[in-house]
Amino acid sequence: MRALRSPAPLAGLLLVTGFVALALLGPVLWGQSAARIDDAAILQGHSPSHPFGTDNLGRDLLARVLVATRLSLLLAALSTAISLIVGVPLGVLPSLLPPRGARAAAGVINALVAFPGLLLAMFTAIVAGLGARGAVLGMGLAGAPMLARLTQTLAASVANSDYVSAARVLGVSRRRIALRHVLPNIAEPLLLNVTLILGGSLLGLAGLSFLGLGVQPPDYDWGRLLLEGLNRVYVDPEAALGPAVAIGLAAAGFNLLGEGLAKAASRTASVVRDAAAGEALEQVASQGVLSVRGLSVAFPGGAVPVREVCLDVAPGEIVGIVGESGSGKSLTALAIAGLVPHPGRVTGGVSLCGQDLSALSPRELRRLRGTSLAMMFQDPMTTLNPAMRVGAQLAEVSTTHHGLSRKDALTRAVDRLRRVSIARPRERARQHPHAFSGGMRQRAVIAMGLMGTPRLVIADEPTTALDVTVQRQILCLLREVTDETGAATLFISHDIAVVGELCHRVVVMYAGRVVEELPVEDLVSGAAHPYTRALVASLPDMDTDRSLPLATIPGRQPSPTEDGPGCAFAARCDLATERCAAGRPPLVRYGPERRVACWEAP
Ligand SMILES: Nc1ncnc2c1ncn2[C@@H]1O[C@H](COP(=O)(O)OP(=O)(O)OP(=O)(O)O)[C@@H](O)[C@H]1O
Repeated sequence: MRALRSPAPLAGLLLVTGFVALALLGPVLWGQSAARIDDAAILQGHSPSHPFGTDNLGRDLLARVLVATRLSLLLAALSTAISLIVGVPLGVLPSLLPPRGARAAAGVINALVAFPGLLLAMFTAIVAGLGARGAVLGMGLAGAPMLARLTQTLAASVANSDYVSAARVLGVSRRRIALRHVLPNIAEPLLLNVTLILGGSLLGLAGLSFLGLGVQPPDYDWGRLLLEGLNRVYVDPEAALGPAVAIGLAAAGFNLLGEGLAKAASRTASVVRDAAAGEALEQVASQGVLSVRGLSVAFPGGAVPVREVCLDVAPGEIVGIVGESGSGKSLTALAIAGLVPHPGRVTGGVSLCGQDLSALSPRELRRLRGTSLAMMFQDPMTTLNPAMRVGAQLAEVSTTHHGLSRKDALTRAVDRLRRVSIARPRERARQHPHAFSGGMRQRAVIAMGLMGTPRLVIADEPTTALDVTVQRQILCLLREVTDETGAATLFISHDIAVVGELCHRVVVMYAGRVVEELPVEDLVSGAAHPYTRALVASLPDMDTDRSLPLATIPGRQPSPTEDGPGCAFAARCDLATERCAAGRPPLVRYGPERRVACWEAP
């Protein structure tokens, strides 16, 4: 795991591993010396045979510190488990309940978070009875509100996703949404944060034992040993040193490891290059602006919406990606741009302007994206920050990446707004996005891409939200920009007619895979894949008999979790044979700029 290569998390991992080993072996190796009473060695300071001295029964303190590792870690683990059992369900509630219930649940979490945790732990420990059980319960309940808050935040990010909305619309029960849709998608960051919570519990439990509210004799954990050692700290300071160092090191270990893991989890999934894709990538990287090899996107739970996608886009070329809804078009674009949301895992090779993205540092990646990539989404409102003036947003690109002063960057922003035919650009630059119409917002997004020298434009259904006339203007503008700047453009659309007009080449996706690639001139009459032909046939034209129902493709596309051995389209295909059900056809070249994945292709 890349996060563990940095020094701090690595040190944390080593410490945690060491303490876990100690917890397992400590009582076995030093259990007897820790329990051996020696009347001749009562309350001794450090000596070669007792480096941390002895206690009031002459027992070796070093051995006791080592043996106490097991109980200290075990109690911390139990209290963390209680925090999880209470905190996670509480945290999921606000994203599942109807608005009023959600507000109440969020209010409860806020109130609990505001309550001092240690006070709650002490109160519970006293009420539940002095001893390890009360302390664990107290610390567990004290940690629950923070975990509930963390879960609430993570669940909120998932609760707005399309697939949770779709499950709601389909009438899936709240419990099932929580268990099947929300929890699996937040489990990873949640569990990684648990390491941090374990460190906190360890400290808290040691604190309770130190105050006499935790573990009681004859049992002992580090906190208890610290309490006993502190009674004689002025005479034999080393008696308190052993448990203090153990508590400090173990808590630091868990915190360093937890922070490293949590940081790694919060990043958007980056491209992980696998060796085969990487080699192929190096061979072709020099040819185009964009080279994609073996790109796959997987989500926990077995969903792989994008599978082994390979494509190239040359300078000045517009390549359309078409396919039914859910075929993986948008995720392919997001993976190329490095924007796949957590917990998506991207594998394969992506090269932009000859640079292998997986080999770049996060900083280099940000710079390359900021200067070479322009991204247009379906809803321009989500690309433009509603709280910032449009001019300032455009200018930000140049102050960040081109080293321009604010004034110069703003002048460039006004110029680019003019370039995309926005009337009165100086005045418009001072406005917020809500004052722009949908078409103007998409123009402003294109202008933002033009602040640098875009080498690649990714346009994900940029005109779907616009009316037909504005749609045409934006498509013309996109073509002009590509012609002028020589940028490569990846144009994603489910509208095959628009793709046919705008693009030079078409890539057809089905169930996460590229099934055909062909020049746009061949799309209508020269497609080789039955799916492409069915897509084209479902497009009405001037000769279509309006009195008849429009042609549709019967059946449904397999979901991202389904991946049988054969062709994914076989069940819907008129030409399918036994061979199609038995084996998946490879994507093979069958002419210049043409590839197809079909056993029955002519
Ligand atoms: N964050 C996610 N977690 C899990 N699955 C996801 C996530 N985002 C998308 N998917 C799934 O991946 C599949 C492909 O989605 P994608 O958005 O790429 O399809 P698309 O071809 O662009 O469809 P559309 O034309 O409707 O936008 C879908 O089944 C979708 O539910």
